[in-house]
Amino acid sequence: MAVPTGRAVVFVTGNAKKLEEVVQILGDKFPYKLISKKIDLPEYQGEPDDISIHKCQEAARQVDGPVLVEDTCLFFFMFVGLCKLLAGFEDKSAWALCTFAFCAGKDKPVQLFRGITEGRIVEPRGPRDFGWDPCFQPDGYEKTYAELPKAVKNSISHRYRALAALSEHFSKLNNTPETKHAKHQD
Ligand SMILES: O=c1[nH]c(=O)c2ncn([C@@H]3O[C@H](COP(=O)(O)OP(=O)(O)OP(=O)(O)O)[C@@H](O)[C@H]3O)c2[nH]1
Ligand SMILES: [Mg+2]
Repeated sequence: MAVPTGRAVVFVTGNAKKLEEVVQILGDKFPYKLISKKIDLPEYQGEPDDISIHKCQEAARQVDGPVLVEDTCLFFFMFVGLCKLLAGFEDKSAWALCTFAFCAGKDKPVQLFRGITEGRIVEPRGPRDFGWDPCFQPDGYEKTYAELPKAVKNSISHRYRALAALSEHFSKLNNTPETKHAKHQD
């Protein structure tokens, strides 16, 4: 599903920190102009894919054009029993799932792009300005998301991985013979 050449995609979010990271991660890798719009979309309940699809359809309805939304969930593996947790077993495996949803316009289908980063839940360390970042320590690192330099978080995060899938998809579309042909006609 291509976005017509030269058109903009509206990233709808009410979360300034998300937007900051998306802009840093994407840089000029995304082949379409990304415009942000602050709309507090309803917090849908359910499975992550369903939440993202609903959110994206509502955004497309409100914006009435191509939109991108993102939904992030933090999951815990509760392998250890409650007693053990209480006894001080602090290691808690977890993973962060980020889903970007794209919709070309009202009543059009929604496409999903997912990214997962595994880690564990730790006592909060580092700046407290973004949700659970101080409590999430990605596997292979001794620092939490909050303690890591932004450039490092943005090269391993759930959001980075989902955006890599999204960028790859749109770059491929942008390089199909049809799209190239369309561009020459611009
Ligand atoms: O420490 C964090 N590191 C992250 O990388 C991250 N990404 C999201 N969140 C938090 O997860 C909750 C549900 O997220 P969410 O997807 O519904 O977002 P939101 O409601 O804030 O914005 P949006 O839905 O308007 O885009 C919100 O409390 C977000 O602050 C994060 N916390
Ligand atoms: Mg939300």
